[in-house]
Parts: sequence; structure tokens; C-alpha cells
Amino acid sequence: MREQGPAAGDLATGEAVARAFGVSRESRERLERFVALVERWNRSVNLIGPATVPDIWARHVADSLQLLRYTPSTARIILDVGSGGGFPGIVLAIAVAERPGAMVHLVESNRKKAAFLREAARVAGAPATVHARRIEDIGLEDLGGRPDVVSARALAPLPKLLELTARFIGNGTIGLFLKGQHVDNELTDAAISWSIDAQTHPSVTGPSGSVLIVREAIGVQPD
Ligand SMILES: C[S@@+](CC[C@H](N)C(=O)[O-])C[C@H]1O[C@@H](n2cnc3c(N)ncnc32)[C@H](O)[C@@H]1O
Repeated sequence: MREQGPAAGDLATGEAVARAFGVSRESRERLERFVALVERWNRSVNLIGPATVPDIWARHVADSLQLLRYTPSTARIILDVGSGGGFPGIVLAIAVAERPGAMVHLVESNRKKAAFLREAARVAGAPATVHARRIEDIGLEDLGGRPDVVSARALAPLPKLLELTARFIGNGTIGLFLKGQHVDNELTDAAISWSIDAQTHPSVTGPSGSVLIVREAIGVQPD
């Protein structure tokens, strides 16, 4: 899979997403099996908003795949927090499936969603380990070492997200967070309690979204 970014363009179909992101034939097949599973399970488990199902390739798959361009090519351990229906975690696991030693740890506290994620990893043949627990209860020993990347989408506003993930970030471990239109306000709110080294990049999937890269977040005492 090509690791530099796509031109935005039309991302409405599997074929278009595969072309835009330089996805290999094997990865595309894995993504197609995963998408079919999401669509099937979504009738009984709330994985993605029903109204977004027709746009699943752009709204969910491409949205997740864009994180690959910010993921170092040497990254092996990825920690995805609040994985839900596998966005971005399962998509990233598919994207790095051909990297020797790669493993994506999916932390999801909802048991039904965790069961879905296990089935999704099996069906897609993706290197993923599912932890049906809260992130607060996860330590480095559960991940087999320090993660290279911590990812999350729609888990919590930034101040809370940093409470949950900052202990993993820094010393080369980056946070890659898919954020909505209020990212600047979230950064302002988070700056009250955190000294943050971060950058935002526009999302390829919509003008209001962004990718937030956090290189370091250190807790500060309020004055
Ligand atoms: C709004 S969903 C987002 C799911 C997915 N990342 C997405 O964008 O489609 C948030 C998910 O985080 C899970 N979650 C919330 N708090 C959590 C925690 N402290 N530890 C692990 N999972 C958590 C919820 O069960 C839920 O599935």
C-alpha cells in the first residue's frame, strides 16, 4: 500500500479508495470483506450511523486510511482506543498487514463491539488483538511494548482524550486523532491542563474534519 497521501477526489467506492490510496489487490480484498461484515453486523449492533452506510467507503474507510500517511513506515505496534466498528483500527491493521511483526491493539470496552472486532480481524486476516476492556486498565505489558502510534476517532473531546492516552504519547510515540470541526477549540481547552506539541492537517474526506498529530502532551498544574 502506498504510504503517501492521495488526492482527495471521489472516494465513494472501494475501487476509487483503492486507487486514491494505492491499495494493493490483496488489501482491497481484505477491506471489501471487512466492509461487507460491517454492513451485515450493523443491522443488529450499532457500529456506524445507519445514514452513513451508503457512504461507508468515503466516510469510514478513506477517513481511516488517511492516517497511514502520518504513520511512520517503521511503526509496528499501533494502539487504537475506542475502536467501535473498527474505524480506524481494523482499517489500519489491514493497511499494515504486510509489515513483518505489525500488530494493532484494539481497545473497546463494549463486549458486543469487541466480539465484532474479533470476527472482523479473523475475516479480514488482519493483525489485530482485541482487548475488551477500558483503556484506563491497559498497560504496556498488554501491548507487548511501547506503541509507535496511538489512534482514535470519536472517542472524546481532546482534554478527555489526552487524559486517556497521554501516558502512551511522547518519546517517539505519536497520537493520530481524527477530529471534527471544533479541533481548534478542543486544543484551546486542552491547553489549560496540557502542554501539547501538536499539528493539525485537513482531512481528505471533508473540509470540516482534520487529522490531529500529537507528539507530546505533558500535564501542567493550573495557576
Ligand atoms: C463513538 S464510538 C467511536 C467508534 C469508532 N472509533 C468510530 O469512530 O467509528 C466510541 C467507542 O469507544 C468506546 N469507549 C468509550 N470509552 C472507552 C474507554 N474508556 N475504553 C475503551 N473503549 C471506550 C465505546 O464503547 C464506543 O464503542
